[in-house]
Order: sequence, then C-alpha cells, then structure tokens
Amino acid sequence: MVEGLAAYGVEVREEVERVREVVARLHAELPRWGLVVWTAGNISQRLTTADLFVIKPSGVTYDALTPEAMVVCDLDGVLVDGDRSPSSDTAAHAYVYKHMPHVGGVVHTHSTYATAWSARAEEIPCVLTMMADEFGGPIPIGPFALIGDDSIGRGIVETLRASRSRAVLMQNHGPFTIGRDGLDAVKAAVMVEEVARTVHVARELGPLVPIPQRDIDSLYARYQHVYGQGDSAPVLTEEGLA
Ligand SMILES: O=C(CO)[C@@H](O)[C@H](O)COP(=O)(O)O
Repeated sequence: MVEGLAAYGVEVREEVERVREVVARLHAELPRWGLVVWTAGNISQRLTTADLFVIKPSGVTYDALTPEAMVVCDLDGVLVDGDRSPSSDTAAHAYVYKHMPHVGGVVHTHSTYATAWSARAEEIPCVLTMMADEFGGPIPIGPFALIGDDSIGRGIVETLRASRSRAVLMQNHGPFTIGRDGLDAVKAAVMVEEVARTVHVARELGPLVPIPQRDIDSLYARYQHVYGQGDSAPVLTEEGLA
C-alpha cells in the first residue's frame, strides 16, 4: 500500500510545497500583530488539488515554524505527511474544512481582548462600522467544548452557519476565524482582536450605541463588493504584506 504523500500525484505534492511555505510565513504574522504568546495559536490552509490541509506542528516556537516543520493532514485530521505531531486543534480545523467547502483557511488565537469576551461568553455587539464591514454584524459566541473529539469543530461550524461573521468566540477558549485562504483568515483574526479591544474600551466609557440593521447591511455589502482595489488585495510576499 502506498502511504503518505506518495499516494498523491505530482500536482498535489507540488502544491503541498507551496502551501507549506505560505502557512509557515503566515505564522510569523501572528506575533507581528500581537495575537499570540509562546506557542499558542495555529493557522492552516486547505489545498485546492486534494482533500488535505497544511497546519503547524503542536507546541513548536514561532521561530522554529519553517516550511519543513509544517505537517499535512486529511479532512479527518489524520497525519499524512510530516515528522511532528500536528497542532492540538487539528481536529477542529479538519471539521471546518469537511463541513464548510468554501473555507480555504482557518486561524485560531488566544488574542487578549477577543479571548476576554470568550471568557465572559458574551458576543461582541455590532457598534462599529468596521465590524459591519468585516463581519456583517455581531461576533457570536460558540459553545464551550473540550479538545479531544470534534466538539470544537462542531461548535465553530454550527455557530458560523447561523451568522454572517467570519469569526466565532469559542466560550472560555478564544477566537477561531475562517477565510477563503490562510491570509484571509489571518486578516479576520487581526480584525476581531481590534474590534474586541475597541468595543471593550468604548463600553468602559459609557453605553454602546448600536448601528441599525439596514445600515449594517449596507456597510457589509459595500465592503464585500466595492471596497479596495478589486482583485489586487494585499498578498503575502517574503518581505511581508504587499
Ligand atoms: O488552545 C489550545 C490548547 O488548549 C491551542 O490553541 C494552543 O494554544 C496551541 O496549540 P498547538 O497548535 O501548539 O498544539
């Protein structure tokens, strides 16, 4: 029996090499944006040529997260290639890819303000145009779930299916974000921390003022379809975002 990546064609193996580099480079963005401490947090990206994804190994420091250190798993979270244990959140990432076919990237962090809202099991209300733009409404809370089976993945998928948000705050745990690829999911992770911090500060100052639903809808539609430079969104180069 042919095992591991040898069972896949050359096109898949070549994509694995490319995505290993992308996912390694993306991990450097997490400390750069202040979203992680020590070895907390993880990023994955799905392949387009096979039902596989690349994710970081568990408990390895960010400086050591080279392309070669990355591991490849299938959509049941089973290790297919790599010589280290996959991230402890691999089953959650796998569940998301298996049940949300449009998702190409998943990010999990324990960023401080977003995780503080998780600790309170309180959704972040949509009181900023930036939230309406990026998340299309409040950022929801997902259920409490333990690592070990597909509970975290189920909680993420059930919560996100009921929302326009690309971020879910898993209760007592922290944010998980999704995107069309790893970079897009990292952007959502940066944004969720920013709005979590701003709304927290605003609430310290006094009552929050909600945005009417019709305005949220209008802001969301504009940001999704009009904002920016069309197809030339920022990309991740060896020098960083360009
Ligand atoms: O939430 C957890 C563990 O409870 C994880 O997100 C860790 O913070 C990072 O784990 P690895 O990806 O290094 O296994």
